[in-house]
Amino acid sequence: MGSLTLQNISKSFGPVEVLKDINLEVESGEFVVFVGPSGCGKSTLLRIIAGLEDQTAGQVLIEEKPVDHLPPSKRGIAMVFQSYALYPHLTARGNMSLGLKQSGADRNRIAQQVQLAADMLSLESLLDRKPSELSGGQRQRVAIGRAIVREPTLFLFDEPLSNLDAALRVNTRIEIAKLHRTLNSTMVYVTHDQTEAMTLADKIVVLNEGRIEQVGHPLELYQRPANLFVAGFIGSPKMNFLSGDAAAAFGAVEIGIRPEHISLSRDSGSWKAVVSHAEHLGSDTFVYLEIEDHGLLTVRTTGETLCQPGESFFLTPNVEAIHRFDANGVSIGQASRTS
Ligand SMILES: Nc1ncnc2c1ncn2[C@@H]1O[C@H](COP(=O)(O)OP(=O)(O)OP(=O)(O)O)[C@@H](O)[C@H]1O
Repeated sequence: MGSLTLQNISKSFGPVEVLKDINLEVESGEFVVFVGPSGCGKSTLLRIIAGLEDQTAGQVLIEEKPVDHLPPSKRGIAMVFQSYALYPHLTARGNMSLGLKQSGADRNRIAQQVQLAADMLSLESLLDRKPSELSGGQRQRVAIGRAIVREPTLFLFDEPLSNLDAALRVNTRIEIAKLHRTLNSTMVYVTHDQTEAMTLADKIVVLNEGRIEQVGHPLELYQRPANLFVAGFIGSPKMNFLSGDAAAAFGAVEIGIRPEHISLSRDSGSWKAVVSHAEHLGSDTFVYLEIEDHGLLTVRTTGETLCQPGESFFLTPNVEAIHRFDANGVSIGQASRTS
C-alpha cells in the first residue's frame, strides 16, 4: 500500500526550470524526507505529487498507477502543511470529521475514525475545542489527525513543525515518528531541519537546484556522501573542507573532515591553530580555529573542554575519517593510513 514512483519529472515556471529530470522510488511504508537549500524545489515536488501543481514533463505513479489525470482529492493522499489550515468555526472534532463527512461516510465510521486518531495523538480532551482555544502544537496535532482519519495511502508533510517552538517541535517530531510506526503508511516529508531529516527518515533525498544529488539512509549520507554538496549539506556543524597541499597529501583535490573527527591538544599534533571562537553548549563544545593557509576549521569536542579566543592548540585529524573528492567534487572514497 502506498508506493510512489516519480519518473523523469521536470517543472518549469516560464523560462525557469526548477525541477530537472527527477526519478525516485518510494516503497510502501517508507518515510522519505526531501532536504535541500531554500528554493531547490522541495515544495514544488511535493505539490506535484499531491496534484496541486502540474509537472512540465514526466509521470507520477501511486501504487504503480499513473495519477497525473487525477485531482488531489482522488489521489488517496493527505497533506499536512506548515500552516494548519483548520476551519476556525469548527471544533477539533468537526475539523477532523469534515473530510469523511464530505465523502459520505456514515456517522459511526466517522466517530470511530476520529476516536482512533484522537487516541493516537492524545487529543481526546481537546476534541470539543475550536482552533482559537488550542496552542500551536495542539492545532498541528489536529491537522495531522484530520489527515489520519481519511486513511490515505500516502501522507505528504510540508515543513509541518516549522511554526512550533523548539520544545514542541521535538514532541511533535516524536509523535510523527510513533505515528509512522503505528500506521506503517508511506510518508513524504519536506524539511530544512537536519535533525528532523536524520531522525525521521528511512531515506533522505538531497535536492540541489532542482536535481537529486543523492538518495540514501541518513547514516549512509552522513558517512558516505557522494559529492561535496552532500558532504557539506548533511551534518551540523558542517564538514570542514581543505584543498591544496593538505588534500594532495591524500591524493585528492579537496578533502573533507567532520568536526568530531579532529582532536585538540595543547602539546602536539598535525596542524597548529588559534581559537577564533568557542561555543560551550554543555554537552559539547564547538571550537572554531584559524589554521595558517587553511582558514577556519570547526572542531567538536567534549563539553568539559573550555577554551578562549586567542588560545593556541594543535589539531590532529582522524586520517581514516577523511573524505576525498576529485576536481569535479565527486567522492573518491575515504582516506586510509597508507594514502
Ligand atoms: N508559482 C511559481 N511561479 C514562479 N516560480 C515559482 C513558483 N513556485 C515556486 N517557484 C520557484 O521555484 C523554485 C523552487 O521553489 P520551492 O518552493 O519548490 O523551493 P523549496 O525548496 O521548497 O524552498 P524553501 O525551502 O525556501 O521552501 C524557487 O526558485 C521558486 O522561486
